Amino acid sequence: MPTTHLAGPILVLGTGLLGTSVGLGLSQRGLSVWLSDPSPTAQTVAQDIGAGTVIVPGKPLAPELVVVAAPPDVTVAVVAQALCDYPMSTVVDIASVKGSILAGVQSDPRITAAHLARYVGTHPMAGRERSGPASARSGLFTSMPWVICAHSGSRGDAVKTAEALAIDLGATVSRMNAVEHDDSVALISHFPQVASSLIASRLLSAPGHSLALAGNGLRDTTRIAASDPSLWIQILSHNAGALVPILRGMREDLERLIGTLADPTASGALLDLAELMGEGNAGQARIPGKHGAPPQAFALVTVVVKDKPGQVAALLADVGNAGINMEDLRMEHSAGHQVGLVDISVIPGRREELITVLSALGWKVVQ
Ligand SMILES: NC(=O)C1=CN([C@@H]2O[C@H](COP(=O)(O)OP(=O)(O)OC[C@H]3O[C@@H](n4cnc5c(N)ncnc54)[C@H](O)[C@@H]3O)[C@@H](O)[C@H]2O)C=CC1
Ligand SMILES: O=C(O)C(=O)Cc1ccc(O)cc1
Repeated sequence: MPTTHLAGPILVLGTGLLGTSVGLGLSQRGLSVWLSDPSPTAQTVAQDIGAGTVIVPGKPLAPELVVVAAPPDVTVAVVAQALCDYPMSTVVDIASVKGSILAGVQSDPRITAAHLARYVGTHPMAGRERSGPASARSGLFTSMPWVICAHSGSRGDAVKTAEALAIDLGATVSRMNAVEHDDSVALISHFPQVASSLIASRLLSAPGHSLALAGNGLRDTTRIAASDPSLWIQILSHNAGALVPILRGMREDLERLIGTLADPTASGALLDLAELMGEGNAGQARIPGKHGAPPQAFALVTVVVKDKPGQVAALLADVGNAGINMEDLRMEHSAGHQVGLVDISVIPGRREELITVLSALGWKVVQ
């Protein structure tokens, strides 16, 4: 059994995508996990796939840690109740917003300073655009940032327990206060979600022959538009104060762009466009690479694969056998064609070697 920083048991309240992923990850590390969800289906599915054991109502429990993984709208009530129900436990929540949750818990009439000392707000920066326990993954948090938002009244041992949860799930601990957190996620998570939804909503009236041409540019920019609306209504409304100034900035940029494109032959128009694209390049280059490493440009090797079962698996096996680490992988299918294109990202120094190996094995590498 792997060693853990938590001792357990851990009680997970809310067994959707996130709660079940937490339960799976901790159970796989040998920790004892209890589960509870107002939806009997959600908690049974979570138990059936190995995330822990559903608690028996009314049975006294003394968990080391309670993880509240409920939707943001009910998180304050669930955290406050857990602080009252489990007087020896650290209680953390994992909601995507932190300021409104902390303010809500602090102003609950049942909550004293002693209760608050055991509460730590947290936010794993990992998720999926699907909800529910069936989409859960034990490795969801591996190498992903997990923000720990201790407040001024958090007890040191409660903060340590919250950090132990993140570390045991393979995440990278990041510490900031609730305001810094909410400002950060407004920019790097909530704004991209809105932008993606706005782009995808433009497609509603697009003719089929236009959509048939869609490539990775559109897929990349609209992937998260498939996210669960009921969750995102809550996230966006809870963090509106931090999001609105960013959207106003975007509106200014859009107005400027529209003005420029309204007359692209006007003096200075092309320079304006070049500036816009240049600023985009510079902003994109600031996004850290995998595992928080500095941005790194990977080299691409594009391979043609036949559209039949087992082809991609065979290609990946050949890459693995060549001893070359694949940094990223993406596939592109063209509608109506019998082949797909697989883009394999590798460190630049191994690109030529991979092309040689794959070509020798009979793969068609696009040069
Ligand atoms: N989906 C994502 O990618 C991420 C979500 N989060 C946060 O994690 C939390 C959970 O989100 P998901 O797992 O994606 O949602 P989900 O919809 O998959 O699961 C939420 C679960 O909470 C349960 N629930 C509802 N009311 C409850 C209550 N009063 N007590 C206990 N459980 C209750 C629901 O029955 C459901 O099973 C949210 O606060 C969200 O902001 C954080 C990081 C990523
Ligand atoms: O899928 C992605 O890229 C995400 O960014 C997922 C995500 C959604 C909500 C969060 O609060 C944190 C992470």
